[in-house]
Amino acid sequence: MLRYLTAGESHGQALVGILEGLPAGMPVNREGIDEDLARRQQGYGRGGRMAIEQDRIHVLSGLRGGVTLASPLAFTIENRDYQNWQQGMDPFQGDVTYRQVVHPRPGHADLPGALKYGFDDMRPILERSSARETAARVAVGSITRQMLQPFGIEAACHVVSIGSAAIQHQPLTFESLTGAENSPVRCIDESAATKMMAAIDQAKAQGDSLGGVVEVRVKGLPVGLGSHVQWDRKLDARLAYALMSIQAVKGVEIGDGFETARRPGSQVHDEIYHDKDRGIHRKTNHAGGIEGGMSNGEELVVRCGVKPIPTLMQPLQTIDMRTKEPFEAVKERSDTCAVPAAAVVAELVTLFVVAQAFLETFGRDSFEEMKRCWKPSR
Ligand SMILES: Cc1cc2nc3c(=O)[nH]c(=O)nc-3n(C[C@H](O)[C@H](O)[C@H](O)COP(=O)(O)O)c2cc1C
Ligand SMILES: C=C(O[C@@H]1CC(C(=O)O)=C[C@@H](OP(=O)(O)O)[C@H]1O)C(=O)O
Repeated sequence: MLRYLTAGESHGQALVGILEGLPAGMPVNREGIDEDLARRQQGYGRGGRMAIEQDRIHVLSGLRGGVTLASPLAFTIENRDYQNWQQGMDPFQGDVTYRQVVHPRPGHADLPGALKYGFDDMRPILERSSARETAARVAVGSITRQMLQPFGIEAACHVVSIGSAAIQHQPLTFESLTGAENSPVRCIDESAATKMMAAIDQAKAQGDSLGGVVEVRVKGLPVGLGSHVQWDRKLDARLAYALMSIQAVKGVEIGDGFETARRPGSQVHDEIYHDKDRGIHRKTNHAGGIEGGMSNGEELVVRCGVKPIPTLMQPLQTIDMRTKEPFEAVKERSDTCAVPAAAVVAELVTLFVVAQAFLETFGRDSFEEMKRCWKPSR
């Protein structure tokens, strides 16, 4: 089984990941992983932290000469900001009274975390709940991207909306997303991108924050990833679980998602055709590539609703955890909008789930054998 764990505090020494279950003999290219790490760091609306970090993977085990050994692949990603935080974050010498947080931010993990774990100071909660952790998940997903590439499976992402600024509704395909890579907000529609950036500027000037909707598309999926036979094997359910675990994601849709509930069946279900050139195919893809918890051979389309950043420079009302008196929520250095970064995270999290399901159906102990035995049922 392909699985991973991450560790690491946002301002600790490093993020840590252990990825286990890759086939033996699979080439892994460091530059490819670093490219995905850099993509996650980009995006209009980020705060000062991204100017400090330069995320790079440092592999500790599981590879020799750039090839997997089938053993767990362990890695770190350095937190350069640790240099500025060592006084408070050193594992043994750290001063636990350093930069205490006693005014919980509505919308962050601060308050429930503090009550659950019995802290008055919410610094330990903030450190681990921070989306800094998503860098490790991007590294994991990027390695799985390299596993899936030889089988013709590719993923891309883009930003559909930020606040009320949205792309014009149009039928999209994997190919139409290429322009997103060069956009500061990862948006394929230039006029919408301009409006998104203006909305971010306005939110920033008002001490506010913005969320949005991101979309991931995966092409080249074989039929039959996931299964209808058990609840926890359904590909759509597994994607929803994984994507919902991304910090600030509050909704996940597959295909037309919530919109299908408003339309009659004749406008929702994708009719089935066959011809010699294309084999079995559809002319529409409202289902987003999954029926009955299984990939159906069409493009996978998933969308995530990302809520606005909880840290506001014009803070919301809260309490002081020690006195319970009313107070303004803590103002930490923060992003104004992290939707473009969340799109990249969603892309790589999606690829991990796809890779897990792919190995269940097409996996072998060695990568060479996997490629030899690969026979997609289309
Ligand atoms: C890429 C990314 C960057 C984020 N940056 C911030 C930030 O700078 N400040 C902040 O308060 N929240 C930020 N968040 C959101 C919080 O991490 C998130 O809201 C918090 O962990 C609570 O979890 P929940 O929103 O899933 O309930 C970010 C989220 C993502 C995906
Ligand atoms: C560090 C990252 O995102 C961080 C996520 C985050 C949060 O509360 O989630 C808060 C901010 O951290 P800081 O207070 O250090 O500026 C973001 O910068 C990152 O994405 O790599």
